[in-house]
Amino acid sequence: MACENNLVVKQIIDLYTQISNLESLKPSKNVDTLFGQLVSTCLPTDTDIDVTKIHDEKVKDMRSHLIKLCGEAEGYLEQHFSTIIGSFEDNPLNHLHIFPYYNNYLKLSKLEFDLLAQHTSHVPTKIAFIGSGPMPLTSIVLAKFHLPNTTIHNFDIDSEANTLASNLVSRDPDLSERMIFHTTDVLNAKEGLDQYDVVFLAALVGMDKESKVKAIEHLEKHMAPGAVLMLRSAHGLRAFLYPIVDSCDLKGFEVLTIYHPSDDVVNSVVIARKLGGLGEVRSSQIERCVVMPCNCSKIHAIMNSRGIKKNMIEEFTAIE
Ligand SMILES: C[S@@+](CC[C@H](N)C(=O)[O-])C[C@H]1O[C@@H](n2cnc3c(N)ncnc32)[C@H](O)[C@@H]1O
Repeated sequence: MACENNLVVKQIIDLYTQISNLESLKPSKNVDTLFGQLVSTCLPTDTDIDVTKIHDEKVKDMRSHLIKLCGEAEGYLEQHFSTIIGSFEDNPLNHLHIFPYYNNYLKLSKLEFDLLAQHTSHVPTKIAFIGSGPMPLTSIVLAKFHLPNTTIHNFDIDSEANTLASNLVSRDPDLSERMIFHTTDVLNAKEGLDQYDVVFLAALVGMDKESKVKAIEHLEKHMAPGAVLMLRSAHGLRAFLYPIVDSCDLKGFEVLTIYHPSDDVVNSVVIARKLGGLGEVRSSQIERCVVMPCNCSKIHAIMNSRGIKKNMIEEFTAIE
């Protein structure tokens, strides 16, 4: 059956119509309810919906506009809660649980850390997070729970986002030292990008294929050979919420894994390594032949034991 006749897609189109008619996308009971319904409609992974196979131009246009509306609403949500959490007298980092999607970030960052641990042979000393936002939860969770000795440089095009974000960590004795903020468009960040072992690219940086590829090409030009690029993508119905990153978008990189969660972690995770770092590429080839003692291999085991479709984890052989 054509995708556009699919009942779930019809529900998404109906929600899109209501969302696109909203006066404002700032948090309110109505906005929260509609986006909550949209996310739960797009969460199921037991569908064979492939948005790349949608031919109906109206549905394709709807999807690209919906992704932008979701990105705008996500920015307002982060701004709203960063302002509230940042207003606490004590350490705002004691109140992160107030953010409605905090648990999702705990799971997503753990997944990204496990995938990173599987594909790198040393703990990164410096990480760049591009598109960190007013609530830089990925950087905070990684720094607090997984990478206690790593410095994280957060880049955002919006100075207001960085003001709110740096206020969140300013009263934390540890993270105030290890979280640095830069206000710039990723496309203007040139010098210094080669000093990071790992670069994260937020899902909302590059909301359509063209701008996503432009950001990736820019990073490929300025990252160090052998450095790791972590991206967020989407799969199935979730591709109505976020742009998809395909392996063919990653010219100049060796795609190591594309991981599609089947729980309430919405984003898929793509991990790639910039070509040219011969030492790392060889070791990653060796690593891939050995099941690494990390949670990620447990994820593999759990998913295989539950008979979950193997294509949830796409391993790639190193490009010769
Ligand atoms: C809302 S945040 C989401 C990331 C989330 N806070 C996290 O921790 O994973 C995405 C941010 O990307 C920023 N952004 C969008 N396009 C960008 C660009 N071209 N360069 C730098 N930042 C960008 C937006 O200003 C926004 O604050």
